[in-house]
Amino acid sequence: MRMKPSRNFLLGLCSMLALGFLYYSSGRISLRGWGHKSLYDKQGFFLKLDGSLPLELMYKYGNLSEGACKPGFAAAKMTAIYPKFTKLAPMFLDPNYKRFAKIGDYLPPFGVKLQERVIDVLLSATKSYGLGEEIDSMSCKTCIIVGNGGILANKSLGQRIDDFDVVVRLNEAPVKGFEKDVGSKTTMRITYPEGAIQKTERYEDESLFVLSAFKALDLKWLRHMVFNQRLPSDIRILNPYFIQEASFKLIGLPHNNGQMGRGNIPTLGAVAITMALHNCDEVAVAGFGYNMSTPHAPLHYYEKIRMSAIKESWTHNISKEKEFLVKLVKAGVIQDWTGGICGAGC
Ligand SMILES: CC(=O)N[C@H]1[C@H]([C@H](O)[C@H](O)CO)O[C@](OP(=O)(O)OC[C@H]2O[C@@H](n3ccc(N)nc3=O)[C@H](O)[C@@H]2O)(C(=O)O)C[C@@H]1O
Ligand SMILES: CO[C@@H]1[C@H](O)[C@@H](O)[C@H](O[C@H]2[C@H](O)[C@@H](NC(C)=O)[C@H](OCc3ccccc3)O[C@@H]2CO)O[C@@H]1CO
Repeated sequence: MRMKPSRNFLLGLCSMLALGFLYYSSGRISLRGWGHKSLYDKQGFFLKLDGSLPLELMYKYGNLSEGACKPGFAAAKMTAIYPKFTKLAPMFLDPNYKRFAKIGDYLPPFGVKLQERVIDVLLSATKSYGLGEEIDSMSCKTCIIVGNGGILANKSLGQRIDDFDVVVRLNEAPVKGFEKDVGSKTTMRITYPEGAIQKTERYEDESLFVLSAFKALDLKWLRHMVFNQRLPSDIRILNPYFIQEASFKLIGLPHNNGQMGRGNIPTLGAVAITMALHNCDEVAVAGFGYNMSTPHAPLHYYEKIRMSAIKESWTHNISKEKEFLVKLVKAGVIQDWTGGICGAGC
């Protein structure tokens, strides 16, 4: 005679199976433990990076003539190596900024929380919120982020830099007297109070002043400067989402409860590159690279401070940031015109 399993036995078996399933899917037993290797690193970047184009992009861009701007190229390449990437993130704050939910719950530098009043005042004093009609209407735009690194000196890249539709400069990096190496066009200059050009007359004509607010005080400073006409008339506020995304997602710096802390601030250059990935069709960089093996080399192209000075900076994590930039260069998401990001080894 066949014995029927008891009801209790079946119930026990089912609950064990259910518990086992929950345990497994909660990630406590990871596939890795069973001999499966993840294809992605901790940040979510594909581990195997090379410059080759995914097949669908080869078809998309195959017929374009050499050197022509490739619409959507940077975002498509970025998505190929970092599937979590979603392109939509406006460059600057505009009167609809409260609808961009990602920045509402974070204090500066990662968001706008508690800064809404000063931001509203600043935005009502600004009449436009883009790059200007000509550039905004382009169906494909190329951007170059000019970092301040000494590696820019004596490479005569000025003309090639000026060929980009959008030239982004940072902090007080000068153009006058350095045109041969850094070009003469400045579409925008992104900065914060301590890094900004101090004399109004030194700002380039036709260039947008863009504040990247790292502290609540930075926005108050901007309000003061705007209302006392101490800045060029055309100003913008960079979307703080780029600081948040660069820090927590792309570089993988400590979240620290969403507050600024030791080593969780990306450099301004990394923030600008993040902005460009969302807003430019093609992205190049020049003047990037902190090379610790040459401590006596000049840190900047325009002054004599040495590379070793960067060791004093405790807000940034230069080595983790480099890992992020190397991924972008290796995969061909961005082009590095001075080669300082990979140095000898990419
Ligand atoms: C001492 C100190 O705090 N230096 C910081 C300075 C300083 O605050 C300003 O120059 C104003 O004086 O600012 C920074 O950067 P800084 O203004 O030097 O440079 C702008 C961006 O260029 C990239 N860079 C620079 C030099 C170099 N050898 N390699 C590079 O890759 C970086 O991406 C950098 O962001 C900043 O704002 O990020 C970062 C620097 O750490
Ligand atoms: C893009 O970063 C800029 C620069 O490269 C950094 O060195 C600098 O870091 C300073 C940081 O902005 C200060 N933060 C605040 C809130 O004032 C920090 O002050 C100490 C501190 C740290 C953590 C929490 C509260 C206060 O000092 C840093 C070094 O000078 O920031 C620049 C952009 O502001």
